[in-house]
Amino acid sequence: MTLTEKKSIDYRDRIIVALDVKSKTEALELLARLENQVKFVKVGMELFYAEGYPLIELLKKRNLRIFLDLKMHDIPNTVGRTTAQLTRLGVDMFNLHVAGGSKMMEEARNQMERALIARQERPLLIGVTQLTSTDERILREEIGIAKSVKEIVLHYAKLAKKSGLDGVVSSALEVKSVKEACGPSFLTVTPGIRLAGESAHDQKRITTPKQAINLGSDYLVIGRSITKAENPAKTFETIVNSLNKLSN
Ligand SMILES: O=C(O)c1cc(=O)[nH]c(=O)n1[C@@H]1O[C@H](COP(=O)(O)O)[C@@H](O)[C@H]1O
Repeated sequence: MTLTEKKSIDYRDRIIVALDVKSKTEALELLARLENQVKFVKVGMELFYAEGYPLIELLKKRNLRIFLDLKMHDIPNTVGRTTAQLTRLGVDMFNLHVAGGSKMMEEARNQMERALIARQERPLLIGVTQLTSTDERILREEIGIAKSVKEIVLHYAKLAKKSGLDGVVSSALEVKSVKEACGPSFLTVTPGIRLAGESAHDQKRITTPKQAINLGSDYLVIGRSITKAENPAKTFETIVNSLNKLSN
């Protein structure tokens, strides 16, 4: 079954909970509050820069799948060499900024292939397109890109596919056009998820979990809606159940 076929999917496997906390202690507290419900977690810059490799090993021992979100963006040689290190670390998914260009992405893909050890499952290499915290005004007035968000995301997605990446990070609002242009098996990982009526905080392009799935997202990255909830385990379970009802 391909990722985009919605039949009998357990959305527990498709929700990546962002462990946006500052220490191992806080990460473990959060996991305890999630009561072992979660299968896939995201470790970002804040937690990785504080705790590094030992934390990744600890999460792996707990059989959690790991998206290491370091959003690499540098010259091809540097990103390629770093990619080799992250491949050896044995995470399931990691990302880089498509804005670094095709040479950078190709080098990352090549170095990843070379760093793989026997029987190691290849991590998914995902390109960040246009951050979900940005909108048309920021794109035009601050960053100086005279395209719509949809156009730039699509442009980045096509370049990422051509450069050998497995998929992209975007908001769910752009998923349909990405899938149309890059094919159903090109993965879409979508943050900017909020429950109905919640504050968007620093996010600009948001959808609810149900909207994201209906728009074709493969993986939902959810942080504060779950981690700051009074009962994170219950909130996670409620979201999973509502999504599972859509497909089963
Ligand atoms: O690469 C990411 O994960 C990412 C890309 C993006 O465009 N927007 C975005 O919000 N993220 C990450 O997704 C998570 C969203 O968190 P919440 O806004 O709390 O749900 C954060 O950890 C962000 O770093």
